[in-house]
Amino acid sequence: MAGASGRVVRRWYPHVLRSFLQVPALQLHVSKTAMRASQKDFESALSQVKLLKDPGNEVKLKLYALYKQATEGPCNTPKPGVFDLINKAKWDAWNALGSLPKETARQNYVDLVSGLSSSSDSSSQVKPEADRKQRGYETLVVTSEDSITKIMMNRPAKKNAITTQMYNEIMLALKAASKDDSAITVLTGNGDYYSSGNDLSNFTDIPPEGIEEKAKSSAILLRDFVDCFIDFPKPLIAAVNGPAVGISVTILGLFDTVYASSRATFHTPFSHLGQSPEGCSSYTFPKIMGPAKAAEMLIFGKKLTAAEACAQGLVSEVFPDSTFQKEVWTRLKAYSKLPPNAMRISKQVIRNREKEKLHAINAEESRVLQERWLSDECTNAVMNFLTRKAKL
Ligand SMILES: CCCC/C=C/CC(=O)SCCNC(=O)CCNC(=O)[C@H](O)C(C)(C)COP(=O)(O)OP(=O)(O)OC[C@H]1O[C@@H](n2cnc3c(N)ncnc32)[C@H](O)[C@@H]1OP(=O)(O)O
Repeated sequence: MAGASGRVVRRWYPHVLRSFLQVPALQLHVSKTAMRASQKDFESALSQVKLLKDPGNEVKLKLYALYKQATEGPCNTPKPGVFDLINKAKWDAWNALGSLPKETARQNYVDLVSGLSSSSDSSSQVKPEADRKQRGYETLVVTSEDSITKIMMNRPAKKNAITTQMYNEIMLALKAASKDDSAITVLTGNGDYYSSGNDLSNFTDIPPEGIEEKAKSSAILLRDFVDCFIDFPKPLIAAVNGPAVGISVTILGLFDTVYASSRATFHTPFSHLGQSPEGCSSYTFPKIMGPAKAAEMLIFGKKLTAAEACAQGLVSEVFPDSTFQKEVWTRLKAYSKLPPNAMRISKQVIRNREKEKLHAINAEESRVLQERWLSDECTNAVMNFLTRKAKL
């Protein structure tokens, strides 16, 4: 491992970049030996690349960020412009590493490559990503493999903020997953965030009928969206890869299992935004963590670390960020081999008696929010964010 110095990593770098910039059909692989390898060995690893599995943009971004941190230290370049999406995603990934020491970054890089390599080695018949990826989604990447349907929110440059289109696509993806032959379904995020919650620019798209109509249609969308989670019939797992905000946190109470990276945080700043709780959190959070802890989150907007969220029962288990993907997917692959009907039925037994109540709570929360969205408190908070005067 010590041999995997910056020198070797640098040889890797153009390859990672090319892959990230989506050279057609390019798929990524570095074997353990390539990390210590000569140029010749590395080139032979490169020739194996087309046979192996693409790790996905999230991993490629992580490799990029760790490489930069390991060789140059903390992010030291100006933030790219709004429209420079790829460079901005890369800058965000690097910047998110903060002051991580070069040595640690190098070690994390080596561990990540080693994990990728062993998971590639253990799957001899990997379908190209293009085959696994379901078409028709613009804000998500949806894949089905190993009896797992993975729904990945895919607006990393916007911290996976949930637009109206993304709400609709998540509902479509959940409906499809409820009928496909997968045993379990996983929701996760691409990039450094799990999700920053509702895209606040949703509020700017006012129809000719006026703001009341906008609030009404948003309340219907919210209710339909949350209903899909209440009714989802298979085990539903959240792989919280980074910070989570707003509705991406509240709906976690409707998941069966929540795995979090040690980098994840859980933030429901509803009062700050002049809003009120949704996602059935007004019921699930007090039930999960007790009313006093729930009030700190839902009324006062206290942000929890992953460890705190785990201690309070919102999160099932926390994994070190450097091994999060590897450990979570290994675990989920094992779970996905369990008898699917038994898992569905167990979920029904656990959840069904609450369903009616949850639908009623969802309806009530949506009704209250419809009013909040018309309040001055909410309008001012959204305007302050959109005009860059405020951030969480
Ligand atoms: C219809 C159903 C409605 C259901 C209602 C749900 C309620 C909620 O979900 S409330 C939670 C709403 N979310 C927020 O208030 C988060 C707002 N975002 C932030 O405070 C910050 O962006 C951040 C703390 C999440 C991240 O800060 P950081 O400095 O690291 O990154 P930024 O440069 O701010 O973000 C990058 C890029 O992404 C845009 N963005 C991030 N989050 C949102 C969002 N929620 N809505 C719209 N846009 C968002 C941000 O503006 C940046 O865009 P530019 O690169 O174009 O500047």
